[in-house]
Amino acid sequence: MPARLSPEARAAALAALPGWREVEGRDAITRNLRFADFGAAFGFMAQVALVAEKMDHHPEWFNVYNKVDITLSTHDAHGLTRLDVELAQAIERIAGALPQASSSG
Ligand SMILES: C[C@H](O)[C@H](O)[C@H]1CNC2=NC(N)=NC(=O)C2=N1
Repeated sequence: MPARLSPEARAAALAALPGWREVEGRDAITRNLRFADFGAAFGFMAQVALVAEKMDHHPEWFNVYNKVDITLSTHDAHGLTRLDVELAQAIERIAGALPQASSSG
């Protein structure tokens, strides 16, 4: 299991991940996404699920219709590790390929 990120590594990672922010009171990062409709949201989730399974690193997420709220943290390390950054980067690649994906605050 990778080590938790240092404050410097965490700041650098977040600076390179616009739209992601730290969760208050927890060592985790989060992003809220909005899609055109449920089909687009679920298609996005299916693509992320394949990457997550390959990485053996899984998101915490919540979906209602076209909204997907994602939180990333490494449970085994009780905090943020490079795996969360790598999964967030993969999520950005997948969402970026969907023209209707946008931040929903
Ligand atoms: C046994 C299995 O490798 C572990 O439980 C993996 C699965 N997916 C995981 N996902 C996340 N987010 N954190 C983990 O610590 C984690 N551990």
